[in-house]
Amino acid sequence: MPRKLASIKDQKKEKTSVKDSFAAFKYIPRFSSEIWKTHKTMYLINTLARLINAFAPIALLWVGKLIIDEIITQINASGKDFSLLWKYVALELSLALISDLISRLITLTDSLLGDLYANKSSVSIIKKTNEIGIDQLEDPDFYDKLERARTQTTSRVNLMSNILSQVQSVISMVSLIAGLIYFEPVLILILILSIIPSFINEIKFSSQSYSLARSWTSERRELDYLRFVGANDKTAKEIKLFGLTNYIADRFKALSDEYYQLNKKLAIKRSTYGAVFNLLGVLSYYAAYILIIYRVLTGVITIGELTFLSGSFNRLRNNLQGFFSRFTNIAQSALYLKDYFDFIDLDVEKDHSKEVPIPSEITEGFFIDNVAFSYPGSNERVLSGVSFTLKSGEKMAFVGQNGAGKTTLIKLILRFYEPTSGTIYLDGTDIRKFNKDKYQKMFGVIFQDFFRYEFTVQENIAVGKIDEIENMGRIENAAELSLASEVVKELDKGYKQQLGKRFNKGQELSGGQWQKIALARAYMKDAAILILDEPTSALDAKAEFEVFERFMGLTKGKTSIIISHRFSTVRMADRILVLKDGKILEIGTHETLMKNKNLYAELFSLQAAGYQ
Ligand SMILES: Nc1ncnc2c1ncn2[C@@H]1O[C@H](COP(=O)(O)OP(=O)(O)OP(=O)(O)O)[C@@H](O)[C@H]1O
Repeated sequence: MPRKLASIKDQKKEKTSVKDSFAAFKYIPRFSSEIWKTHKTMYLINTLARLINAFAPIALLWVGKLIIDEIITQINASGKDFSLLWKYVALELSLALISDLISRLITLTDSLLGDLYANKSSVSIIKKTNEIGIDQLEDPDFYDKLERARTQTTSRVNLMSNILSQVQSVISMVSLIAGLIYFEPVLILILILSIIPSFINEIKFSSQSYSLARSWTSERRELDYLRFVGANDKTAKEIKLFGLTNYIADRFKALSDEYYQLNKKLAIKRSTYGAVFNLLGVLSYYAAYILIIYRVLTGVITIGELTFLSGSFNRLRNNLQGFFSRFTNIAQSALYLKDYFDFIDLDVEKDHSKEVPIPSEITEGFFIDNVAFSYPGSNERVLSGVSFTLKSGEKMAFVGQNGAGKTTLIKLILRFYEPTSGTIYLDGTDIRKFNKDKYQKMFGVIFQDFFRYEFTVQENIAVGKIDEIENMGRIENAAELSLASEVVKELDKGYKQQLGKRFNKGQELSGGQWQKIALARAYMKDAAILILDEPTSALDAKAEFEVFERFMGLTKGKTSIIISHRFSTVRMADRILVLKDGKILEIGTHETLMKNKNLYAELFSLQAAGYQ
């Protein structure tokens, strides 16, 4: 039986009430103003067209009434004159044609505005995601918010056209109601009585279905993830070899079935109640119809007026039904809108440290003073009592077993996280006092889990300094230093070669080739401090040696940190810091550490023996 994620299943399910649906309406003005800003002319055309078309139903019905009354007059007249009748017919035809054209204009502007708005909101989401700190990005609650903001783009586009249609429908209805009131006010009462129960029903169920969808955000993310793991080129090798297909499929099925069952229950209840209330609507129409027929038979109204009234009543009923169902749709989408604005308004950690300017040149270097660190939401000390200096121009290597805390220490130096206690100084200034963006710009960093952008080689290298994307000289130079130039030589389209298999004509690279490309990013920037976190793990021995030779030459006089498990590389560093369980075990030159005969000497000898 597939296992479920305990953390997800244990989460409390939030309930969303009808009150929440109504409260979410307050986001609509902001939403409308965003659409207005997306394309003002198109928005104006759309609104104007809807305004005109709002009067089409009553106008058509009225001309219809005139035609029928005129036919009856002419049937009974002794001297026939059809000229007025044909004028009415021509008028109705023109109205129908114009209204059809305007409807098309509405649909067109709806879809164009919708596309523009969807693009704009996707860009806002991308930008917002990047304003958010790394610590928040690793938080599952954040991912839930992101998921809801991201996946509801279509719903927001529908919401836009629903809101505009709603305004149009209200105007139409007012005009139809005016007609009904003029001839037969009691019809309005029948109409309202028949439609209210189904409206309440819709509101109730739509907030329940939103509530269900919302409370299942984490599970839907899990489903998405399982779908990804089960069906993509990156995992295919392992899935096949380990025979994981059934495991993944069963796990997906178990979770999706659970959601299906809950949803099914709700959908059945919703449509059963809906059917009953709709019956009420049909019965009310016939009650109204009988009343109108009775009025004709008693000579109170004409046959033309009968068609006008029954047509108006029917239209109004449909319009009201549309109005109410759009209303519930809007209420539901407004809740998603709330998610979107909640995400866009997420508090971004404010940087109050703009006062101290970044040093133009590093003179003293870093001083890490008694730093301890636990990841947010965890009590486990990943680092404790870490104190050392990294002098300006020094090349230091961090060494230690898996999980010792090497990458974490780098994340603290880069200010992705703040130490739980202790301070990091650069040239005597607490690094928290620098503007974070400017501070981070001083570093050229390649992480072990660097990203393989399925872009061209040129773009993949230029991401190290994207402003220089057109500077081929700089890109080629960076590629030369990282040995990526050797990879480029083999590619049909050189620097213009699309990488990865996702897109047409893409070329996949080997792990080491990707690493050479990624390494070039570090050289794109003339960074004051270079950090390479296991940058050569996938390189062959010869390539690694060459890469480091170049690195040492290039970074002469530059402050740099290298993390590596290969001691042939590590020994080239000026000093080596050995971490064990988050603490500094030893620090010094290769020679000193070898003399210490501690962990470094042991690991070095172990590796050296392996090569003998
Ligand atoms: N984002 C995170 N949230 C919580 N714990 C984390 C996170 N990243 C790492 N850890 C934990 O912190 C500890 C140190 O991890 P770190 O990545 O710094 O080790 P490392 O020395 O770089 O290891 P390796 O040689 O395997 O790359 C590990 O126990 C790991 O489980």
